[in-house]
This record gives sequence, structure tokens and C-alpha cells, in this order.
Amino acid sequence: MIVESIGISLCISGLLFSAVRKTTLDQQKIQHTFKNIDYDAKGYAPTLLKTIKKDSYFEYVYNVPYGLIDDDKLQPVLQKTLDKPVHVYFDGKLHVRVYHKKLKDRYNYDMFESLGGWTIPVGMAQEGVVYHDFDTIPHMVVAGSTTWGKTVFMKMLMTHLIENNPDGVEFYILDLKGGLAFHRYRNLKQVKVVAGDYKESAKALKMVKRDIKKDMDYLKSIDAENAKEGNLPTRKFIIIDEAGELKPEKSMSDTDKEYAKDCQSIMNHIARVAGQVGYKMIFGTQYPTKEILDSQIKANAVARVAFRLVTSVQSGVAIDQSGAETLEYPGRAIYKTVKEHIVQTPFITKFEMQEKLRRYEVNDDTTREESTTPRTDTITIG
Ligand SMILES: Nc1ncnc2c1ncn2[C@@H]1O[C@H](COP(=O)(O)OP(=O)(O)OP(=O)(O)O)[C@@H](O)[C@H]1O
Repeated sequence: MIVESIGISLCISGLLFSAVRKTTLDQQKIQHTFKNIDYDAKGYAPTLLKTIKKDSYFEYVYNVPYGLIDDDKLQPVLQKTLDKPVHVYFDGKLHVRVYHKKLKDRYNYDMFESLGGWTIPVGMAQEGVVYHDFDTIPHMVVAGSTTWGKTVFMKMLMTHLIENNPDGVEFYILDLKGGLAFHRYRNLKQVKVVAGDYKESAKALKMVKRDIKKDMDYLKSIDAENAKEGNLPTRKFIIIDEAGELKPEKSMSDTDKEYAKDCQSIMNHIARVAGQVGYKMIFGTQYPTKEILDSQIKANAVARVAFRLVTSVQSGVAIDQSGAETLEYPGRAIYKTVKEHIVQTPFITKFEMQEKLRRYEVNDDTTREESTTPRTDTITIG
């Protein structure tokens, strides 16, 4: 009995000693970093106020001298120095959160629990799984340079929403990279359109605009403020991949320019008025510039997912801060609404998607029309 309790107390003191050693080491390295990158005001560096110990991280809170504010380079430098994931934020005090473990570079889709409804898993963060609810925040920007995970993410989102609501979700997909990425899903009963060029895109969006008007008139007639309150069973997702292609360019024919302008004006309309009526826009782009992500879209697409981008300027346009240019792995992203999280997004293969969605395929367009809720204005392209 005595031997056992001595063993337990030795073990506890061992753990405490190891935690103290780790925090002391972190603190020393952080303080040296402040000095080496001149993070001070007239020689006065931040001073440690307290240390918060949590299961997954230690957080060091610093008093900072007046006039010293947040600095974008602090987080990447500390991350490299400590060789651990670090999150730096500033709320009058400077917080340096140092996580014990690094995120893995792959988490398979099937390990993410479904919360049902209009919620999707955005990915695994240090704090656990992060979800996004499209009924709370309807529109989303998904930015990322090519080959860093944007398309896999949009396909994962589609798979999850179909699995959650096979009879209540509809997709209108503008696949402006030639219709290749989403073409194979055109026969799913939930996919109303896969538009592969400007003409088809403009036609699809005009159809969406007409539906929005009908749904708004209906909600007004029953005095409901939004789709949820009006018990509208269907949510419609407009996926745009690649939004940059809709910017009218000199190289386009005059007709295509007109179609592209029509598309932009309807996209702005959807972003401004249609979120609460049950229309959700997923705005994918590999070139986040001010022209492509214009102020209307940005003001209304409050949820942002940024995979690796080329420059901090692009990151600034996509998520209003730098950081996406430093993401290290495909599938790693910054998810930002009011708060921001670094996540490893769920990975799903084409084969897994096919296995999950095969049952919703309809063989030809006639069967497809019959198998979906009848709508007089549904068209099928692609
Ligand atoms: N969530 C993820 N976790 C781990 N690896 C991923 C993840 N998402 C994508 N990848 C890897 O990155 C590769 C490229 O992904 P994806 O096709 O989505 O890129 P993309 O940015 O959409 O490129 P493009 O713009 O050319 O279509 C995938 O084939 C896969 O190997």
C-alpha cells in the first residue's frame, strides 16, 4: 500500500517536473525570439503575466509595453523556433499558444462524425473537429492555389450534404475549368446542372434567380423571415469553380463577355439577398484578387476557407490576413468566420465518393427528372 502510494506520487511529480521543464524551455525560447526579431518598444520587451495549462496546449500571456501591437511575423517565426504549432493572438495582452502535437497531414473523411442538417466538417483543428453550419452562415469563399486541396474540399462538402439530406439538397455547379472536375456527378439526382461554359453558366444562374424570386414571394406570403422559419425543405448550393473565369477578359468573345457579366451580376444578387432564403454560394477561386472577390461577395461570404496561396497579398484578399501563403500541406487550410482555425480538411478519394453516391445516380435525364421533386423550371445541362 505504502509502496504503491510512493509510486503514484513519484509518477505525479515526474509529470509535473516535465511540464515545468517544457514551459520553462518554451518561455526562454519565446523571450529570445522577441529579442532577436526586435519585438519590443524602445528596448522594453513583453513580460510574462501568466501560463495557462490545457490538455492540448500551454498558453503564455504577456503584458506588452504601450505602443507595441500584433506583428504578422511573430507566429511563423515562433512556430519554426519552437518546432511546434503556435497560435498568436492579441487582445490587449499578447497570447502565445503552443500546442503539444502537430496536426497529421491526412484525416480520412470517414472519421468525421456527421452533425446532420446543413452542417459539414471543415476539418481537424488542434482543439478538435471544426464544423460549418450553412444555415447560420450561408455563403463561403474557398480559395487556394492549384493542387492544394480546393476541389477535394468542395467535393467532400457535396458528398456530406447529399449524405445528410439526399432528398433536400440541390446543386448547381459552374465548373468553369471545362466541366472536368464535376462532370462525373452530373447524373446524381441532387445535381441539377453542371455548367461547363459561359452560356450554360448564365442559363443556370438565371434559373436560380427565378427560383429565388418564387421562394421569396412564398416566404413573404406566409410572413416568414427565412427558409428555416418558413420550413422550406430544400437548400440549394451554387458551386462556382473557378470564379476567376467569370471576370470578363479582352480575350473573350463579345457574347461570352455578356454571359460572364450576367453571371457576375446574378452571383452578387445571390450573395446579397438569397442566403436566408435557402440559397448558398460556394465561391471557389485560385486567384483571390480584389476584382474577383469583389466587395459584395466578400461582405456577404462571411465564411472563408483558404488553402495554400502564393502570396500574403492573396491571403489578405481571401481571409483579411496573411498566413495562407505559409500553409505546409495539401488539405491544410485556414477556416475563418469570426474566429479563425487552422484545420486539416477531411480527405476523400474519388472512389470513396463514388461508393457513397452511386445509389443516387439516375441513368438518363428522363429518369432523373422524374426522380427529383418535380419543378417546372429544372433544366439539365452537361
Ligand atoms: N484534405 C486533404 N488531405 C490530404 N491531402 C489532400 C487533401 N486534399 C487534397 N489533398 C491532396 O492534394 C491533391 C490535390 O487536391 P485538389 O485536386 O483538391 O487540388 P486543387 O487545389 O483543387 O487543384 P486544382 O485547382 O488543380 O483542381 C490531391 O490529389 C491529394 O493528394
